[in-house]
Amino acid sequence: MGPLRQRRNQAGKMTEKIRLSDISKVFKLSGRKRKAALGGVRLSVSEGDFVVVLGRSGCGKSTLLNIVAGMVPPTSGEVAVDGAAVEHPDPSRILLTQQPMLLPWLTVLENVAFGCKLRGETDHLLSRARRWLERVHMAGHESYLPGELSLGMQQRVCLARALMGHPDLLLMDEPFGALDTFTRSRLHEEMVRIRQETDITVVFVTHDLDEALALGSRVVLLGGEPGHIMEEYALDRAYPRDPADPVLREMKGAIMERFQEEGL
Ligand SMILES: Nc1ncnc2c1ncn2[C@@H]1O[C@H](COP(=O)(O)OP(=O)(O)OP(=O)(O)O)[C@@H](O)[C@H]1O
Repeated sequence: MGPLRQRRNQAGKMTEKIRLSDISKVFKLSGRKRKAALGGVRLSVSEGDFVVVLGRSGCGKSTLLNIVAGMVPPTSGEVAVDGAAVEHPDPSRILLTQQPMLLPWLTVLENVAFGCKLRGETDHLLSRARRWLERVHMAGHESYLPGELSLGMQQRVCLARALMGHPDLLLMDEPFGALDTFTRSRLHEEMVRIRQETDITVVFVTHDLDEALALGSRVVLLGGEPGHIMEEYALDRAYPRDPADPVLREMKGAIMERFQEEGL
């Protein structure tokens, strides 16, 4: 597999894509109750990184992604993408949520082509959409309506639509949770390939340690109350990754131990 395509500036340093500075998020609940979901989150993500945020259910992973996407404002702290403060959603930052969101009256092919059509990027529109459907292993379903597909299939159509727009930042919230093991592992391979062919930066949320080790160039553990970054691991291993690789096995053991220490 080819080299990682992280961009460097003239001084040879990685270009920073995302900076989270002391992010906290407190939700107001019913009555006078409050829920502190995140506290003191600091993270710097380089361009071309594939950062996996790993943590137990409810530790604040989705909240963190929503903040980076500009869907939810932090209670305090700052989030910047490409050096500019994030204040609202932007088409250059695509958020893929756990719940696939497709237009129910359009076919699969039309859904994939929809964003590019709206932006007037109509050259070879349908053949490009077909190609992306092939890459997410959905060829043959072009004329289906979303309601005729399983959740996992709808999720793959959402991924094709996202990639068709060539986003430079992809925020993925447990996107492959509804998929069977075989489809999931094929999509892992495809994600790795896409990342190597482009300069895309990915922040990928999961609670599956094996998925984190298969995909991440960095694994970030989120935990505690309120949620904060407890540990970061650099994962400089070639793709495709072999789960029997002694380095990965050692890291898996270390991460599990860290989770147990913290009672996560
Ligand atoms: N809109 C909201 N209003 C109130 N509380 C919320 C809201 N969104 C999230 N929370 C709370 O914030 C905490 C973190 O939620 P979040 O969805 O970010 O966790 P998560 O790690 O993504 O969980 P999961 O893995 O189960 O999806 C939870 O305790 C949740 O109940």
